[in-house]
Amino acid sequence: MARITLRQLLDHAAEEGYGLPAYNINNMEQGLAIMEAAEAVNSPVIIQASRGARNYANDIVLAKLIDALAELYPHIPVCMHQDHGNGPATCATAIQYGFTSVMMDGSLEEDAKTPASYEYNVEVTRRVVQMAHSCGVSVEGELGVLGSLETGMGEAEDGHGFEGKLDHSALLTDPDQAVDFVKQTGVDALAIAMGTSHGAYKFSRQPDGEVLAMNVIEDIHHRLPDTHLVMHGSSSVPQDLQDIINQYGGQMPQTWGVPVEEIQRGIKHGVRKINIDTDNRMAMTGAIRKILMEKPGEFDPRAYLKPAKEAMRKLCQERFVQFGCEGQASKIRPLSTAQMAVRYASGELNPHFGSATAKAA
Ligand SMILES: O=C(CO)COP(=O)(O)O
Ligand SMILES: O=C[C@H](O)COP(=O)(O)O
Ligand SMILES: [Zn+2]
Ligand SMILES: [Zn+2]
Repeated sequence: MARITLRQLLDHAAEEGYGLPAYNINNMEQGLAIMEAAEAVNSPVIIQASRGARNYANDIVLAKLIDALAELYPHIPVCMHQDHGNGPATCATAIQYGFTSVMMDGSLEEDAKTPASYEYNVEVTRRVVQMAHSCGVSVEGELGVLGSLETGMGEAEDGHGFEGKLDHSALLTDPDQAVDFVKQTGVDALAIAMGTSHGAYKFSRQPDGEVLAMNVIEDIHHRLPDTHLVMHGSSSVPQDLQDIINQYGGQMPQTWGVPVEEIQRGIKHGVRKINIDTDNRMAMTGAIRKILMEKPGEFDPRAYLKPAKEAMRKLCQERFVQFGCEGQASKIRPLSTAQMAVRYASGELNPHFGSATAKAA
């Protein structure tokens, strides 16, 4: 079975110059959709589960589901990642259930609401890195708080995100601090804040550099050329999916997401992991609404879950191709977490700091 760590996968993506979508999972249909899409284009996979997903599906069900998916598609490397871990315990239990990667999101305190101090973030992330790396498991950290540069607001809608209003300095990752953070924590990947937020309501107009600060990515990449960058809140919220939902009885106000071209620009500047959940939620919901409106007598869940899965497969496959993942799966020979633990212990995976960093520091 081809489990892979995030680190090995993102190192490969950096070598080959592509980015990987990380899709959230809560149930079987989503898991099958992701794997069918990956199989169709020979792409490696990052599947991630939030704390909400682990509660919803139950850890045991989720762990066995991932085993089943990996067994069904033995030649597709699958990274199983904890999305937005809120503390060491969440990350440790994810590892117990076979996750090969964890996110320690220390940008917020353990309540997943209160913006944390820099010192807290460094300390808690460093602890998780020590624990996870000794198991051969990768760690993503986050510096800067996700939220809208238009309104200063976070996203309370999915239970993870600050409440209230923050100013720009908290909502944009400071490139100098990013260098220090990677040095002090040893994270494998760094999620940064530059104007994206979770959910469908990211921008009230087509975003430009004022509200989607891609220049921050370029600055950070310049200083940390070897660090894998992660874009959260990176659904594109496609117009056709908004239209389908609204055409079949939904009520989603007009909204804009992160344009795929901006993500492609990010991939040229060190972005290796792109988190996408909302687009898949919308694809499934649009398909389900359509069936239920068109066939009001239908009561077999398979009648709407099958088209929902198909709509998600189509979206996942599109993003794999757009981010350059096509054909990459068969180039990778996954190392076990035991092998990765040896590599971490040897120091060969410690962050490197190039000459650009030395100059900046
Ligand atoms: O960042 C995400 C999960 O961590 C998902 O972002 P979206 O809500 O834009 O899909
Ligand atoms: O982090 C945001 C993802 O979209 C997961 O959302 P969730 O916490 O509702 O599962
Ligand atoms: Zn966060
Ligand atoms: Zn996120």
